[in-house]
Amino acid sequence: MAPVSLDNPVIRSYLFYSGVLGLKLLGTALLTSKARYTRKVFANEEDARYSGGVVKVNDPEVERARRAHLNDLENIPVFWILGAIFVTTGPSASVATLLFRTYTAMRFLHTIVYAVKPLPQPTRAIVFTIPFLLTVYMGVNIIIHYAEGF
Ligand SMILES: N[C@@H](CCC(=O)N[C@@H](CS)C(=O)NCC(=O)O)C(=O)O
Repeated sequence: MAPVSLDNPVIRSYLFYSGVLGLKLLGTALLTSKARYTRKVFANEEDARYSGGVVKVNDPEVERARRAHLNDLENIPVFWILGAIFVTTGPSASVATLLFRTYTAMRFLHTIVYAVKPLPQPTRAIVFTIPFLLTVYMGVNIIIHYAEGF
């Protein structure tokens, strides 16, 4: 098994894509802010007063951006946790990097087809399912790898 060290390319790849996904998650939060300020609809009285808008909690565009953000929050932390354990199971650098890269690209696409340029289904379902299955793959590998020895 490759050493658990910062020189290990699998770990470097995991850390790189984890950082990208962290920034991506913050960016998705900003999509909600953008939708609020563009449409001048806010969740709180003080925000509406300060920005010259109205309180509205069911604006379709704002809610769409919020759901995209929530979906990231439901999925990306699972990648961070399972990915961190997965790298300790000794995957090959090429497989792990392909997995992390594909996961990251699909999560970007999910946000784009959900909140930036909505596309008809099953587009979003596909770009959701691929990274979902990649996290399942990591989880199953972790369980198989560590099933013995304790
Ligand atoms: N919390 C999700 C669980 C299932 C899920 O994540 N489905 C994907 C593919 S259809 C999705 O993009 N759901 C939309 C969403 O989370 O708002 C939901 O309510 O839909």
